[in-house]
Amino acid sequence: MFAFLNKNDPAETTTPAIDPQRIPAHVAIIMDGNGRWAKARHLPRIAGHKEGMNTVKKVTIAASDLGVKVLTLYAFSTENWKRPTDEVNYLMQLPVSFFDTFVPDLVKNNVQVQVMGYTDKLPAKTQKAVNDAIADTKDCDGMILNFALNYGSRSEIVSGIQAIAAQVQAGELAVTDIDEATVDQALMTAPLAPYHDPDLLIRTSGEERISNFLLWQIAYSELVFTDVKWPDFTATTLKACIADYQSRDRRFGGL
Ligand SMILES: Cc1cc(N2CCCCCC2)n2ncc(-c3ccc(F)cc3)c2n1
Repeated sequence: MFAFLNKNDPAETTTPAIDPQRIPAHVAIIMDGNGRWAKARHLPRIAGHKEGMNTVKKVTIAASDLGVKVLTLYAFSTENWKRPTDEVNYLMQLPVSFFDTFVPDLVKNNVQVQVMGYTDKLPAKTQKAVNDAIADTKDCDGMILNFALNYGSRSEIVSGIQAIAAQVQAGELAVTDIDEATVDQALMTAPLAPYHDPDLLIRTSGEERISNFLLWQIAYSELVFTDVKWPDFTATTLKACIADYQSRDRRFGGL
């Protein structure tokens, strides 16, 4: 169920063979290791975040070219507000920088931007950049680039339960009619249907935790952990993760 790709793995030093007919429709990535990447180079943490944003651009195009239908990237969690103020301020301007430089490339590659999270709590400039990019790419019908921004899975689930309870209270839904599809439709990933659940979840930098990310949605996801730090993650690393995914025998709970 779990796999750990390390930098000594031959698969990561050569371009792995992958079956273009079995590309995971939805790939989600916990982009970890940016601070450690910077520390190893005696650079400030924000240098790791800046390089990490460049990796977002490269991996977005690589995933689109491979035929991935949805790429979900965990950019900022509800817990990240606890970081030092200067780091949070820097992180909050990254979506602005990203779109200032990358929207033409997104449109050229027919990539549609979506964002999930409590975006109303973000600084006004960040919200504007996000809303402008969503508007600028709304007619793109290729890969969906879905950023999780000020997102937390447990909060998402609580918000979904509140919405379902409100429907029952309003007489719009019977308790006995609540099923898994009801929950799917109440979560922030609903707009990604029919690809709301990740087929493959990747976490970089050697950590083997889920960290409050897509807890409901990853029920049957394949999990791949690589010790490659996000700033060092490349199209070849992505292909190695997908090759590992393709080597699995997914049973969805069956025999
Ligand atoms: C907060 C944050 C941090 C952030 N990092 C770079 C990637 C590594 C993880 C942490 C730092 N990146 N990279 C891209 C975005 C982004 C988010 C939303 C959006 F609509 C467009 C771009 C981003 N946002």
